[in-house]
Amino acid sequence: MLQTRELHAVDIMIDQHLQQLAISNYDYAVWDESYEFIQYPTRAFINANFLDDTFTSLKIDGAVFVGKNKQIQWERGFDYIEEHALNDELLDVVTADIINITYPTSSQTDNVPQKKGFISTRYGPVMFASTQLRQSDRSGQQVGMLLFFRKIRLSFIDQLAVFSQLSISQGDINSLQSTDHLPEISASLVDEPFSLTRQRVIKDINGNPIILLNIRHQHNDPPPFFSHTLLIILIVLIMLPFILQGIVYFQLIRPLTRGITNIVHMIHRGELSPLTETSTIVDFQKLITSFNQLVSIVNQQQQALEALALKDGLTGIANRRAFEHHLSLSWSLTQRNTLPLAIVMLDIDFFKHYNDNLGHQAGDAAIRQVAATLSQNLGRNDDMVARYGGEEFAIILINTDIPQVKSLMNKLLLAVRELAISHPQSSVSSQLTISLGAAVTTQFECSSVDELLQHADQALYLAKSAGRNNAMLWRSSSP
Ligand SMILES: Nc1nc2c(ncn2[C@@H]2O[C@H](COP(=O)(O)OP(=O)(O)OP(=O)(O)O)[C@@H](O)[C@H]2O)c(=O)[nH]1
Repeated sequence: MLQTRELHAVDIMIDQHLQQLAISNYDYAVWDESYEFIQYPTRAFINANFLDDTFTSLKIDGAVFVGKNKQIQWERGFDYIEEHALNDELLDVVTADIINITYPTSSQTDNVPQKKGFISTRYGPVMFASTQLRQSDRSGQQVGMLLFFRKIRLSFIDQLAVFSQLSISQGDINSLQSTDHLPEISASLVDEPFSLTRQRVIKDINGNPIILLNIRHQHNDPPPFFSHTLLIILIVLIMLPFILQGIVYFQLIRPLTRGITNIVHMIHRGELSPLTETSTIVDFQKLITSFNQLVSIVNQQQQALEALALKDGLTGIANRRAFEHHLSLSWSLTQRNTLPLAIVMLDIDFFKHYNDNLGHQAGDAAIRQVAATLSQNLGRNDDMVARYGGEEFAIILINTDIPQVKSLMNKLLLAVRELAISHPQSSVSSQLTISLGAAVTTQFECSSVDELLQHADQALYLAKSAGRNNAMLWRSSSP
């Protein structure tokens, strides 16, 4: 970009030189006195208008009036820098070369033919401007032309360098091969590789290179690749805070906020569950994993505690708390589905005597044996036996009708007897026995579960009263 501008500056400077020469040339060519001079030459006109100072002020090295048929009417060469007359022979050569190319052919009256540019002469490259002679009002026939030329000097090259701030030197145009197609000053840099040095040519009016310029750029114009990279770096630098903010938000703050919200919900619900958040931040992921492991441990412990809280410590079967919970659920279930619900209460006979006689530890062992026997003799998954308290047990039976309850009670009576636990102090048997009382209800016999329980207790009382080692069933009409 910068290099393009620098080359453009060189181009503008060359054009300015040409333009300035062309304007001077036009002023002198389209002028009544010049028009008259070509037809009626006088010494006075030359003496008045083409003095040494004229060459200096116009910055020209030669002025030539060319008449019809390309005949030189008057000419003068004067090196306006070194301020001496040009060799006439040399002047003729230069002039002849230029005239051949620049003599105007058009005779239009509305437009004054003019040519300007560079031309290669046997003397060397020169800058020229030629204008058809006309009257001041631009009228008149074709009577000839006025030619100005200026030598291409080192100072011209220097001016280009100063104006464009480039280092420019003139190369040897003769060193160029015919195959070298060096571009002109203004040629685009787009297809050229980046370089600080390049060669450019100034072409003559026929399009042939006549001045070779070796150009060295002063500014280290970065190659496009670097510009893109710089641009990307700048964009990244601008975006970096947003990117970091996004990473921190999505990887840390959002999972953290959600995690905290979930933990608060867990606290409100009173139960722990694993966090589902994940994070690519290793430490934060470790924290989540550790928390989930903690949740798993706490949940397992809680389940164990809950199980313990519902179990009887001596026998391992359900305790009274579990019994009451299960009874409540069973009541709801059977009421909703109009199913029979039965409670069997049972008690070891004369257990005080057993303890007193055989000791408390033997009593514990007997209770454990009875509990195990009861559990083993309950057939269904829904059935439940619990230690109701002391040497008393309770059984819940869902969807079990009266004959089935009776059958089960007899089975349990027999099973405990078959344990053959010696009970010397029992007045009903030499072995440990139990008494059972049951109550069975469907939808209407009992208004509440407490009432059903009470009836089962009454039935047990009746069994005890009837001598023990037997089973009684409460009925809605007659117990
Ligand atoms: N070894 C032991 N004895 C217990 C346990 N729980 C209660 N007992 C005893 O069981 C006995 C119950 O006595 P009672 O309520 O008078 O009843 P019982 O002697 O069995 O007489 P009936 O029930 O009328 O046949 C008490 O002596 C309690 O100490 C226990 O966990 N282990």
